[in-house]
Amino acid sequence: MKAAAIILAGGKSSRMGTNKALLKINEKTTIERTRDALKLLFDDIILVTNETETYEFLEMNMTSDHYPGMGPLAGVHAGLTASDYDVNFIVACDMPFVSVELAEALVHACGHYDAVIPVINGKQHPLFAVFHKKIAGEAAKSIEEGNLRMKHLLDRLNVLYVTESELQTYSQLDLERVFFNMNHPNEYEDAKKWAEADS
Ligand SMILES: Nc1nc2c(ncn2[C@@H]2O[C@H](COP(=O)(O)OP(=O)(O)OP(=O)(O)O)[C@@H](O)[C@H]2O)c(=O)[nH]1
Repeated sequence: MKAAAIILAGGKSSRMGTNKALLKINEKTTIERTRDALKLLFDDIILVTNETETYEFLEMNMTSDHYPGMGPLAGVHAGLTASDYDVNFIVACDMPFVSVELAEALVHACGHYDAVIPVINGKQHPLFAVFHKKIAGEAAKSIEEGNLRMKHLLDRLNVLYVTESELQTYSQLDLERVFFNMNHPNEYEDAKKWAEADS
C-alpha cells in the first residue's frame, strides 16, 4: 500500500476518565485492535502521542505534537509531518471497530484531492479520513491562527466528501459501528457488548 496510517492518541480522555486507547475489548486494548487491523494493509503506521512511554509496548513508530495541547488538528499536523508518504489514512484511537476495507477505499479515492472525508448521516468524520502530506503546512497555519477546528481546515482544502450513498457495500449498521467512537463510559460498555456479540 502506497500510503501510511496515522493513529491519533494525544487526547486527554477527560470524559472517559481513563485513557480510552488502553480500554480492553475482548482481551485486547482498543489501540491494539486498531494497530492490528491497520497492519493488514499498511506497512507504515505512526502513532501520535505525547506520552511515548505509555505506548512503548505496542512497538510502533511514534511521534509527538509540535503544538501540544491543541487537540486533534495538532495530531494531524504531527502525523503528516512525520510521514514518508503523500497519502495518509488518519484515525482516532477511540474507534474500536475500524474497517481496513473502508480505509483502503478512502485511500484509493484520494487522487488529486487534499483530503477524503466520510460524511455519515450528515456528520463529517475527519478522524477516520485521508489527508495528503502536503496539507501539513495549512494545518500549522490554522493552529497558529488559533483556528483549531478541523472544519476550518477542511473549508480551506480541496476535499472529496464521501457519503453513505457512495459506500453502498456497507450496511447502515456496519457504518455506524465503524464510525462509532467512545467518549463516555456508557459508550465503552456498548462497545464491549457489540464486540462480544460479534465474536
Ligand atoms: N495528537 C493529538 N491527538 C489528540 C489531541 N486531542 C485529541 N486527540 C485525539 O483525537 C481523537 C479525538 O479526541 P477527543 O475524543 O475529541 O478528545 P480527548 O481529549 O481524547 O477526550 P476528551 O478529553 O474526553 O475530550 C482521539 O484519538 C484523541 O487521542 C491532541 O492534542 N494531540
